[in-house]
Amino acid sequence: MKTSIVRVELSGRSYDIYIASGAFDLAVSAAKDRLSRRNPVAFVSEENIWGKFVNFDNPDFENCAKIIVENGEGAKCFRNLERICRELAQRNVDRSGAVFAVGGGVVGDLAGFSAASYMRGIDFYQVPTTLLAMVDSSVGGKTGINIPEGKNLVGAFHQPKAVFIDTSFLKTLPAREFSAGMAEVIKYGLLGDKSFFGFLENLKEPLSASHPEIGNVIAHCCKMKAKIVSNDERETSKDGGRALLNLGHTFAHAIENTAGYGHYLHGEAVGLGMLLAARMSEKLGMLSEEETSRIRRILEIYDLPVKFREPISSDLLIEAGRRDKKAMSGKSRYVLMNGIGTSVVVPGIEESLAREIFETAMG
Ligand SMILES: NC(=O)c1ccc[n+]([C@@H]2O[C@H](COP(=O)([O-])OP(=O)(O)OC[C@H]3O[C@@H](n4cnc5c(N)ncnc54)[C@H](O)[C@@H]3O)[C@@H](O)[C@H]2O)c1
Ligand SMILES: O=C(O)C(=O)C[C@@H](O)[C@H](O)[C@H](O)COP(=O)(O)O
Ligand SMILES: [Zn+2]
Repeated sequence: MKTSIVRVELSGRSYDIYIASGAFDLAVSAAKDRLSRRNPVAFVSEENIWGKFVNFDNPDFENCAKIIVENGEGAKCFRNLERICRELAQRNVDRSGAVFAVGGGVVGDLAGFSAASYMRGIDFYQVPTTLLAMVDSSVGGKTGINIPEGKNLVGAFHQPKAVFIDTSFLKTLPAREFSAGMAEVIKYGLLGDKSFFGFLENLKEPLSASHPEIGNVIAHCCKMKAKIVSNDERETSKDGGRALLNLGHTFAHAIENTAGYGHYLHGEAVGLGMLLAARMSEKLGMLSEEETSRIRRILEIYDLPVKFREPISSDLLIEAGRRDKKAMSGKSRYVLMNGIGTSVVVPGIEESLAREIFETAMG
């Protein structure tokens, strides 16, 4: 097993991302190592994953807490945060304890936020099982839950101690979930790497779990994210910085919230959001019509939506968009493209323009 290691440099909070088919064994070793030092370990996972695709079925872990939440975006909620924290307390997990998040982005965000909150912060490890979690959500320390008013509106920055990416988990991932992950893969090309976008466009066979390039693509995305996060961990840079990872997300989070969490998968909403960001960029003279068409084409290759599946209220979309976390002093900020591969944060976009752009996806 050849393991790629990507380092996230954050001075005292630096950590490694291990990428390999079989990297799960490294997660098992890390958990055993903690137990050997009498540090409690708890696993957080999800009903569709635990015992089906992933199994810490090992006598060493017999006495560890295993907290299994329901499947889907709705699981990123206060009820599960409470459940996890209470179970950690009932199992006497102390400050030497650690949470292993085993699943997709939903489990990672929820378990990470639980680890950030419990006793004001205990260690946690990411063991991502979806493409989206491998290339994006397991890296960088954004953790959180949704509230009816908006996506990820409650959360914390809390970096994992390590990330173990076992690419063999992708074999069982449904095609729709693989495509959702591809939206975030494409995002890296659009936000900062024109040649990576070209590489994705020119692949003879679209990426899949068994594609020979899949491990390299995951490592490339992790490297890009690690660099961005190292330079601007808490998204405070005035020159874009980490906010560029939010390309398409002002639209996407409004769509997810308005349609009802889970109706569009996060990656599906991000794909559509990036097309809308392209149209807004084109309208502002930053992107050519041809570039917008290329973006639409690659989304279509991966069966990602390029318009709304059913009617949706633009008033509600606009209202949800007002609660985007990038807004400053009541003014929205959008991540747009100055050509493919060069994203920028653009302040002061009028709501009338956002409405016009949302309406291009109505029918
Ligand atoms: N923290 C971040 O930086 C960040 C980044 C991107 C996305 N996110 C968040 O991530 C979430 C989306 O994550 P997701 O797309 O991984 O969705 P998810 O966690 O809901 O997982 C998708 C589905 O795949 C199933 N599944 C997982 N692994 C599997 C496997 N190996 N085989 C078969 N089925 C499997 C799950 O049961 C689930 O039904 C959203 O809440 C989004 O906001 C966070
Ligand atoms: O890591 C980041 O920073 C990102 O923006 C990655 C996004 O793909 C991810 O969906 C993130 O959760 C969105 O962040 P938010 O701050 O808009 O909730
Ligand atoms: Zn995202």
